[in-house]
Amino acid sequence: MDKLKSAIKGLRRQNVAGYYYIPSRSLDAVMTTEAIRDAFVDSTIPPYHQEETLNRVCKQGVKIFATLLLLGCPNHLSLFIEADQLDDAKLPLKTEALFGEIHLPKEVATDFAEKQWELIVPTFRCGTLNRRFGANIVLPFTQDKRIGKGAFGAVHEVMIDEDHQAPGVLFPHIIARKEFTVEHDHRKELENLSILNHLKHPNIVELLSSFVQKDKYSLLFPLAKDGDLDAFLVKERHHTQFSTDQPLVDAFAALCSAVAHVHNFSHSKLDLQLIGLHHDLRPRNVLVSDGRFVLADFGISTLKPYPANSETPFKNGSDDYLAPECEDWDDGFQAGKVHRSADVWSLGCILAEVVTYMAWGPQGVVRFREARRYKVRGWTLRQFHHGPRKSSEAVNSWLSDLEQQGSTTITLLVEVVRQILSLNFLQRPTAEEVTRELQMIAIYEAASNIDATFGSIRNKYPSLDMFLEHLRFKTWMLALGLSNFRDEPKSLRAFIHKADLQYDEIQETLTRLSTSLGARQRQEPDAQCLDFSSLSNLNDKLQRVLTPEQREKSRDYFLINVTEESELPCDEIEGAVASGSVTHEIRLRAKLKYINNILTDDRYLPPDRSLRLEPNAVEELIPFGDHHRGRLIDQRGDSQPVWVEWHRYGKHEAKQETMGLLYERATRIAQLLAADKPESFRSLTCCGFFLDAEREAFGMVYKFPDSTDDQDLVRPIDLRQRIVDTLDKHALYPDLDDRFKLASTLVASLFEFHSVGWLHKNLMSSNVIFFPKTRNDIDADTSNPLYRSEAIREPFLVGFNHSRPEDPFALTSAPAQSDLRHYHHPAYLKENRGYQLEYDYYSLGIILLEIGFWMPLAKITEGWVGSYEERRRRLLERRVPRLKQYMGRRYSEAVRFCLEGNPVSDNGTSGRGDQGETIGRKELMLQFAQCVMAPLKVPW
Ligand SMILES: Nc1ncnc2c1ncn2[C@@H]1O[C@H](COP(=O)(O)OP(=O)(O)OP(=O)(O)O)[C@@H](O)[C@H]1O
Repeated sequence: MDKLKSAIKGLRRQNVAGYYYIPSRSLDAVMTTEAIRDAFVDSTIPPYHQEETLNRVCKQGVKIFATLLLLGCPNHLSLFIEADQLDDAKLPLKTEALFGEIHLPKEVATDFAEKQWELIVPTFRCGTLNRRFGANIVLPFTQDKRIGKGAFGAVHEVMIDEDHQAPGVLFPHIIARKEFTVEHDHRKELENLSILNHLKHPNIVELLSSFVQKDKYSLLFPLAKDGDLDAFLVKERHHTQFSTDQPLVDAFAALCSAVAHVHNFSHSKLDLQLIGLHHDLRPRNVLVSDGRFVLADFGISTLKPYPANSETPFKNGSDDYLAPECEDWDDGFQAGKVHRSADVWSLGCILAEVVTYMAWGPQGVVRFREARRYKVRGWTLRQFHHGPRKSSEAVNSWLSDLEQQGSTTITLLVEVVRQILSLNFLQRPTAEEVTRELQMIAIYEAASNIDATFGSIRNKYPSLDMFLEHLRFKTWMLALGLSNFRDEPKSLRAFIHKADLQYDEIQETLTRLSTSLGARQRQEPDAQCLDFSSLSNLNDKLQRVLTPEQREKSRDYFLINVTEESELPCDEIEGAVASGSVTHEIRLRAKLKYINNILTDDRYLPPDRSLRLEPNAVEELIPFGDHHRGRLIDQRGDSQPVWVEWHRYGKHEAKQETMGLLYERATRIAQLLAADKPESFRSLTCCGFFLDAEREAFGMVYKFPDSTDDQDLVRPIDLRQRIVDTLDKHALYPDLDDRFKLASTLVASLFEFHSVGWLHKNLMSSNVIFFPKTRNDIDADTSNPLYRSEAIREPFLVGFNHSRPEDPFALTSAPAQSDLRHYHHPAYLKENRGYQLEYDYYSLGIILLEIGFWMPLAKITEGWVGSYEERRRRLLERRVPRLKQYMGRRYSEAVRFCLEGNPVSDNGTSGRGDQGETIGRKELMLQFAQCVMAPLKVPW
């Protein structure tokens, strides 16, 4: 018995006010069933009652028994049992009851009544229901120090005894206790917080508990470790958790989101919609904790039922952050009516100070506050306006200085501040709009930093994997509109406004990406080849937040750029395929670009001799426009249908050496044409070439598509023919869906070729061919096959011209007929400069016109005379607008894009910038993707 008594005695502690108490968890640890059973051994409880008594004590009488033990009279336990009062829940018991009902001796009853307080110390659990504690209740606070003082009372940092905790309850040990002396103030803030607690918003201070003791009214909150924003703004930045801009902007955006939630409180479970106003936004009421800004002090906030007007009479005293409409300076500081926009004004002021801090640190904030000093009617004020009708020149010029400071992020933030600080409250953005703006800026800041880190790692350790992951990240930035966010924030804004829920996901992924890259940056060179899967997974995650259109855009941009590192040897690309970081499709493109570069640079490419065919390898040559079809006979005598294109070399000396050079050139072209290509390239695969000395040409031999190996189906047809033959037969026009599909396939195909550095140089409708796929494709009623067929959905581009200007060994496949010159851009025909993207776009535009009107070009321009340039202008002025009636506006605009380009120099630049300025090749391709490819890319 004595052993247990002294063990309990050893648990006694004094709280901060000097009162003794026994922490509940420590008591539970000592008062085990075994310890109590042992204690019963030398008690007066008869052995046959001990087990039953033990059960009763353990269940509901531990505190009563512990009190009796401390008083040295444990045998009185039987009196509690007899009186049916062995129940800790009934504590505290009055002396009269202990003496009168339980029949404790008078002295013991008095001692019990005093001692019991040590054991009935309240535990805290989270909840907003207020508790009233009696004056004798001992609170388990081991420390209570004042850390702040406000208009309504003081705030204390309080430590709760860690050993005094209800089982299974998590309640912080260190908390902030806001103490009110006026009951009404306590009740008002408790009421507001009880509602707001339902939001569980990480940036709205959480009310942990509320209690009253004597005349002190307390609210308990999690302690903000880093104090409030006012204190934060005087700290040197490197001493804070916000040493870089991105987390600071992010934290401020989250704070704005908290304000927005207060402004539009909505809770479906409570079936409650309220309009809230904080009324007292200033740095002192924003807490800083764990890298977050937390909105606090809802003492004078109002929450009104929706759809009430938020208009409320202004009710606070003077403060720097008050909106101009709060008080009329010219009318004796008469209180005005305020709306939610008054909170937004205050947010703007705080943001201006935070941006100042970002740019110039705590000294900047002090200077800013000084610069705002202004005397009015004997008062010195530092507000951000000079009354309801006058803005502050000091603030305006301060903001301009901040903008001059340079960083894009700061300029963007100042723009937001300017929008907010509008004297007319109706013109201010809502808290939600401000949140979105800041979220965009936070994403911009994070993404720009990541982009720069990628760049610096790649500079130090160039690798294909790193290049690809960097490129994927850039494509994501571009698709979201982050790349030109500063000049053109519209697309990102639209996205962010829609993607409310995704912001957190994006930021989290960016943070992980940044951490992952940071770790990589610190690694030794040998470790750079580490697994790329984490980078790749994070990039995948980012791609997933894009809308389908953005994903398309991102893919287009990727294709334009993926072959940028064309100097990487093929084996490295193969290696990357094996490691899974490059898809088969990308490898094909990279390889094509690689070969193409070699071809154009005249560098050595090991010749693939297997591509040289015997001159008599192809039989039964049947003309097909400029080309032929025929049959390729293999060594076993088997034959397959083939397509033959002629690359003329013109008159050369019949010298061995010259022929050798021509052969080499032909081999290279054949190698390029023989390389595997993704399906979307829509080109035939070359299987070799042969010399036809009579024609002074090499015949490039292409396999027919796999699906057309049926002997009777080998007759293809070209688009021009297809149009001409059905010109007056409306019933034989292809379905409109199929024409759209044809157009979009051609556009995508050209884009693919350009992305690997190829130019077609010879686009015209006679170089677009179709193959019948099934027997049904051949209409029995007409001699023309394919007319009822859907084969036009699957066109192939033929007739590529690989010649190079002024090359003595060039092999030309340019069209001979003069009417075909109309497919070429007038500038090309006039100046005969190096071929470039715009020229291919122009030719494509003509084909799209033909498809749209279902007329050959000659018919579309029938009777026209004049220069090529005049014809082009007329097409743009007269035909392109008419196209809308046939194919719709989007199609017509796509054609306009193709026809209106004007190349400005030989190196592929074009004057397509906003103000007609020059843009580079990649930018041009991107514009093509957006203006031509995307509008036609519909699942026709
Ligand atoms: N949870 C907390 N953690 C740390 N410090 C706090 C916390 N809550 C308040 N403080 C500090 O106490 C100060 C006063 O708190 P609060 O603003 O809630 O009181 P108030 O009496 O309503 O003041 P006022 O209305 O004058 O702003 C704050 O500025 C802050 O420095």
